[in-house]
Amino acid sequence: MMSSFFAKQRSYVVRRGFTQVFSSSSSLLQQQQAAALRSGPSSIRAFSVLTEQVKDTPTLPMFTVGTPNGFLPRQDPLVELPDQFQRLESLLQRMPLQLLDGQPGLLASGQFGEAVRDELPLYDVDQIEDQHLLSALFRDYSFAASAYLLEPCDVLYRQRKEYGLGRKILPMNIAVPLDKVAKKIHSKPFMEYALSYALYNYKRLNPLGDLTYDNLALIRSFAGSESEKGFILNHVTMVSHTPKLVKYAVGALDAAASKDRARFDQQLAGLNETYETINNEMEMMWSRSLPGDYISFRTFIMGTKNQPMFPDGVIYEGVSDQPVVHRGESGANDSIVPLADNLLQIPMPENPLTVVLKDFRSYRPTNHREFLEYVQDRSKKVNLKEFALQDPNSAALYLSNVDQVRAFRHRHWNFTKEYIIKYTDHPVATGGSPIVTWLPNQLGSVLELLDEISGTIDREQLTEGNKIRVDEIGKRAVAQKRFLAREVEKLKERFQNQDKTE
Ligand code: HEM
Repeated sequence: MMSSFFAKQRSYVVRRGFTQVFSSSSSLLQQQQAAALRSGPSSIRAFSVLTEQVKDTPTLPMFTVGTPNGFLPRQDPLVELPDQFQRLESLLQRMPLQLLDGQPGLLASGQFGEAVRDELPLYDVDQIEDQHLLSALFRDYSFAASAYLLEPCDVLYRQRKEYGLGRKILPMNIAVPLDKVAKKIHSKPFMEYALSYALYNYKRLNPLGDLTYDNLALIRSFAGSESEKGFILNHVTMVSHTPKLVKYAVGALDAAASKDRARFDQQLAGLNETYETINNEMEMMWSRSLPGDYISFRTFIMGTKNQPMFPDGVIYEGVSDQPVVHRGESGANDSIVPLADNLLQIPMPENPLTVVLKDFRSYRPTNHREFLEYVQDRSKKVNLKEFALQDPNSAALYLSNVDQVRAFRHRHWNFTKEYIIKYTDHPVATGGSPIVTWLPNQLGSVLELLDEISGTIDREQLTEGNKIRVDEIGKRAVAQKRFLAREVEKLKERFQNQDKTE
């Protein structure tokens, strides 16, 4: 285990442009060796964060956490495949239900599967090592795989509002290269939120312009509608603010480690402001992607795990005779909220729904996962929560950050009711989680924590502004907790079997 960890890290971790976020005077590699060799709760693995944009390093994974890029790729995605993959490029351009010129595409008439069988060669990807191209190939083969497997479900859903069954066999001209490319980028061979659908699927209209909504377009799509574009790109614009999240999270850990109260408060204030900006951006979803349209494009982002359309899983022809299952694309694989959960040490109940939350966390770029694990371990080591709660004004800032997580999860639960539950009785979401109990599991825990902590902060020592803030947060949490519990009980009457998580 140790040797594979080093093999993975050695190729890119010690180089210009990285800052190690582990306080010690020894070299980074020595620290990693020491950390891997030590055991027990006091040893944590070192982690390096990119501190400048790195473009000329073809072997460095596209998703490498950094202060220039946050959780976005370190370089904008490759938009078009090179000529050697021209047939795949052509299929994907002709695939969407509605093409750029308004004409119906292959999926509209249910002809994508046939076109894949007739036109797509079994491309050789063995020699490709360039991460920019590998990531684009992963995105494109995973789009082709999901379109192929779910095409019959989409056709049926448009006719009868039922999904029926998906295709059971992924043909080798998709399965083999998808599996190989996935291995090369250390991913599962299925559509994923960061690596394909959302965070590796945008292009800047003006290459020199910012990552603002008006300057962005999609590279690949299933539906080709404005609402699909708005849904995907709203994730991108939110994640475009994550460079600051990374900076403040690392800053808060360092300040807690050195017990520097003033610096710690500054970092928590910066973190809070950034989460607020992200939440404001999230609010734009309502106008960029209309609630009534979501069901029309989400069929293609469903997974094969815990989904009635794939009762026996899927066989990847030419890869293995054994069927496999994967969770579908989901914002649950985004790193904004898990970062807060881990940094602020937000407790989750021990139950099967929390097991699903942890499973979701394995569906993400390796470097994101390692960063989140690092934050979790280091936060525990420096007792970040305890340090925050030792001082009433730091505690108020801590509480404000947890309240931003509440705002996110509360709005998000509203999205789920307005975009999904209003329109369908399908019992599970795209990622395979139970539709009416899973999100409230996490939202409920956050409300519980707010209620608990707001009650323990000594009001006498708070600044006037913090006093108002703490009171407001505490009262709102109590009211929302009561309302949520009633709401979920009612919804469970309509959605049976919500306790089934696998
Ligand atoms: C119309 C908009 C949205 C809808 C209908 C929606 C729906 C859902 C659903 C149903 C889940 C449950 C997991 C599953 O897929 O099985 C989920 C999870 C999640 N989504 Fe979204 N989502 C939306 C937008 C977003 C956005 C913009 C983000 C931002 C990055 C996001 C981040 C998340 C996160 C972090 C989770 C895990 C929740 C948690 O940890 O409590 N979602 N989403």
